[in-house]
Amino acid sequence: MTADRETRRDVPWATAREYAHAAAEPTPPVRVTLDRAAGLVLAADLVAATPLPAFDTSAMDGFAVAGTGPWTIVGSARPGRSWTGGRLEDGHAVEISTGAVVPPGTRAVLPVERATADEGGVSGPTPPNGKHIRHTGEDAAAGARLAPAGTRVGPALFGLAASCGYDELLVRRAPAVRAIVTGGELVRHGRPGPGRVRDALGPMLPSLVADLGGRLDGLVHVPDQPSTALGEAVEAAADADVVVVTGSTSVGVTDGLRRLLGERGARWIVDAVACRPGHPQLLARLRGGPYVIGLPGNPFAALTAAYTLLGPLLAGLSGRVLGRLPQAPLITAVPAPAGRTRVVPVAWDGPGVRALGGDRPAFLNGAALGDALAAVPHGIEPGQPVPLILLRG
Ligand SMILES: Nc1nc2c(c(=O)[nH]1)N[C@H]1C(S)=C(S)[C@@H](COP(=O)(O)OP(=O)(O)OC[C@H]3O[C@@H](n4cnc5c(N)ncnc54)[C@H](O)[C@@H]3O)O[C@H]1N2
Ligand code: MOO
Repeated sequence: MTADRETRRDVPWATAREYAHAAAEPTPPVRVTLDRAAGLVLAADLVAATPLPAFDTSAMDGFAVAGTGPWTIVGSARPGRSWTGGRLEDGHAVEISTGAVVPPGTRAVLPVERATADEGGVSGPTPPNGKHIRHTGEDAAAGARLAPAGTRVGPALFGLAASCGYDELLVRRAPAVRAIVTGGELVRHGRPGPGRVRDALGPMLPSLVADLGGRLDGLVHVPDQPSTALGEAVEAAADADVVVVTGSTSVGVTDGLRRLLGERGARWIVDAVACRPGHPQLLARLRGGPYVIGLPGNPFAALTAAYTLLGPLLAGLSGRVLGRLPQAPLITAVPAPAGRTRVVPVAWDGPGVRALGGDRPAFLNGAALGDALAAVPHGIEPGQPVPLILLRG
């Protein structure tokens, strides 16, 4: 065993997340059209290509007025059809719609509700200078940074990019993940027979990987025997960015993942995490090849391990920062053993979070119902804040 591996053994939970994130080399940037950018991550700052708004815009339906009232109505301005009469003179008004270009010389816009219009004229209180006008560049000047590289493209960012004229974005593609589900006892359909176990992880992985920012582009099931099968499956996934192996992370005779990584001279990044459940999880990188994540076979342990190592790794690969986790006071007692973090499903339906139970390593009940996973270090008293991994968008 290398000295390097020694230092990567039984890593504290928060440190394990940092190691996974720091080990990731971001995928190369690609330019994609807006309709293909959903969920991807900006590879460069998004800067305002035009001022926002791009022109002095009326924020109300009413009258663009110059000087003090009453005013003579000299024309109209509609979105896409501007007033062409030049500079508005004092005592003149242009009937204007929300979104139309405000004529030069306008003092303010008098909303229709405040105006009394009759044949050719309009009166009402003289509005303060600039009222109800969205001025050119008021939201952002041309060239201003709207979103930093590393931002995940979501609905608002699409709208923002389109607002200032982008048709394409420079992004990093979602890292390609290949999954290998191990276990000779697993069945994939129906109720398991005696001594058999229904595969819970295969159905869980596509949405889990997508939520964490990756793209699952293949999933195979591999039996424990012959013992060469896992190696062959890992070999076949060599072109992926990340290979996720479920099961086989422990030290039993049927658990071959650590042995396989040792034989191939993989570089250890995290060799087990000081948490419960999910202790035997691991992260290594094959020489010149993909990262390999080992998720324990117990389903809740696998889920917590995915949030511990896979999430930060995928964030790093797509150029996202590892943001600080939100925190909330834990209002129930959750004893964690010395030196270990306990990861438990919690409900967040008030000022604090409360443990839900249903959190034994093989049981997904609590996580299926929970709002978040709380990472509870040893010695936390009820009322103290704990970091949370949110399970709902
Ligand atoms: N001597 C030791 N034994 C174990 C240790 C240890 O430190 N020393 N750690 C335990 C912990 S903690 C865990 S977690 C498990 C991890 O085991 P593996 O990752 O090797 O997984 P398996 O042995 O294959 O399976 C464990 C358990 O999970 C069930 N399983 C596996 N895959 C699936 C699946 N896709 N869907 C549903 N259930 C699955 C499997 O049937 C077993 O019941 O090791 C402990 N042992
Ligand atoms: O820690 Mo294991 O991961 O208890 O289930």
